[in-house]
Amino acid sequence: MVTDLISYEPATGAELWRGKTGDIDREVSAAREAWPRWAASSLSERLTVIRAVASRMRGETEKLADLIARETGKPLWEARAEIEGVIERVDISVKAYADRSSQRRVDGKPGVRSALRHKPHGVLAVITPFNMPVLIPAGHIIPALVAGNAVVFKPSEKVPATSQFLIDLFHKTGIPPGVVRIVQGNGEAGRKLSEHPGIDGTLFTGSANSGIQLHRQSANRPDKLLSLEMGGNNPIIVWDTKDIHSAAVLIVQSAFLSAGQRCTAARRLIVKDELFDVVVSEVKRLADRLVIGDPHGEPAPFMGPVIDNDTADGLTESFVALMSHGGRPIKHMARPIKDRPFLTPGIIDVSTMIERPDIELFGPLLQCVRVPDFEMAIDEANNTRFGLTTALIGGSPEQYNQFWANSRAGIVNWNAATNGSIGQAPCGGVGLSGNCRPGGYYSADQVAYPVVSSENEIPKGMIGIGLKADEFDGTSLG
Ligand SMILES: NC(=O)C1=CN([C@@H]2O[C@H](COP(=O)(O)OP(=O)(O)OC[C@H]3O[C@@H](n4cnc5c(N)ncnc54)[C@H](O)[C@@H]3O)[C@@H](O)[C@H]2O)C=CC1
Ligand SMILES: O=C(O)CCC(=O)N[C@@H](CCC(=O)O)C(=O)O
Repeated sequence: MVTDLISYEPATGAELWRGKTGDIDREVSAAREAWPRWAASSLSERLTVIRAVASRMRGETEKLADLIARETGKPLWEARAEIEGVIERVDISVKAYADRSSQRRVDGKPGVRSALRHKPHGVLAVITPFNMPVLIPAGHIIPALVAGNAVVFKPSEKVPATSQFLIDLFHKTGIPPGVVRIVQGNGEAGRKLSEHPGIDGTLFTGSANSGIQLHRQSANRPDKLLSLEMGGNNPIIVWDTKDIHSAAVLIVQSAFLSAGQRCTAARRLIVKDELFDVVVSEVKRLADRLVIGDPHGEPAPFMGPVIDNDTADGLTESFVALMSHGGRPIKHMARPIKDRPFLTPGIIDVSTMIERPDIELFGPLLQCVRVPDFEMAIDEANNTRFGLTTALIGGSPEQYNQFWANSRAGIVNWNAATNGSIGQAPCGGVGLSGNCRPGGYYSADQVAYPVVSSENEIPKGMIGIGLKADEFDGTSLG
């Protein structure tokens, strides 16, 4: 059923976009019709139009950055950085395809010639979250197109304007309209799209809750690709270090960049007992100074609002719930503007809480835990069902080796923030963070499947299995 969809600017509450939800059957059949021709086109033909996406996007950076900032509330500088990430993603996807999916000869037994090639899956659903409304969709769509798939894109219902802009831009660069379709709608639309018989697989990024639902929904279709990139409850450990200020800068960046709305954001700060007070008070001092404001404001804010009022309400309620279960507030999470979803970062000491909830609180909320020894720090870091990213600040090279070996996460950093992953590398996690189908550079692996072919110009079989030699022109056994 087609209904209205509206998006509002979080910073001002103004209506930004109004349109209709999509017709899934119509969009899937358009993609199915366009796919065979796209798949049969040469790689260089496909790359010509895909590369044009990068140059067109560069030309439209300011317009698009303004739209992203309005629709998500993230500062303009961050919106521009996200667009730069998309532009880079084109070259990265081309290289990744060449490295991981190119055609090559497989040397087998003497006299046997085999070739390894990769085929696109067909028509893929791409279902994405609100927080990076161009980079995350492009991170799925571009590799999928390079490999020869068609795509039906179901963006987050919270960012329809930016998503429509992105798809219009793809079409303007010469990607055939049928090859990339968009269906606006909510989670139910995502469900219907992924279950549609005309869809060969789903590339999903979003919360663990939605990922689990998708997994259940697809239980009777093991033949369909399901790539899940989900959230995290990411730890950051501070161990022996003399540079408390630099440690605190990394913690603030990890926890509060994008108002904490990154899958890779640090949610749990784990600190050696003796350093706890000094580290936490420096983190608080820096957090007190962060500029929080309108995404277009001057001076540029460090962070804008969270995505909407319901999200802000949920986060302040979670802060209160942590307090009522024994958490000791270090910096209260506040709503400086009534009725708008700006939040000041919340910091809370949860060391004495008996049961700490292992959930992703997707906003600027940092929970701190003090621990007596390094083994307990690692145990505490791993004390989660998620496993996306983790970082150690300080410690010796031996301790980093131990941390690396014993950490259960897809991104393990030393003296670096938990966020800001590198596009040239895989980005993904284990546990409830993903089903080991990472994005980033490894997206190439999700969008094509390997096909091996033994190829001879004349029929070649085996002899010596009861057949006379003159009946077969083939290699002999052994
Ligand atoms: N691992 C990663 O690389 C990343 C993960 N995320 C995660 O995304 C979340 C934040 O984004 P949100 O938009 O709030 O996520 P969300 O899970 O609410 O929505 C994501 C997408 O899934 C759709 N959806 C919801 N239920 C569905 C269902 N049953 N079947 C099919 N589609 C469904 C939504 O409409 C939306 O398009 C956080 O949990 C964050 O950690 C965000 C960015 C990157
Ligand atoms: O590879 C991608 O598609 C995204 C890479 C990226 O920028 N990751 C971000 C977090 C993504 C998020 O939370 O949405 C990062 O590492 O900070």
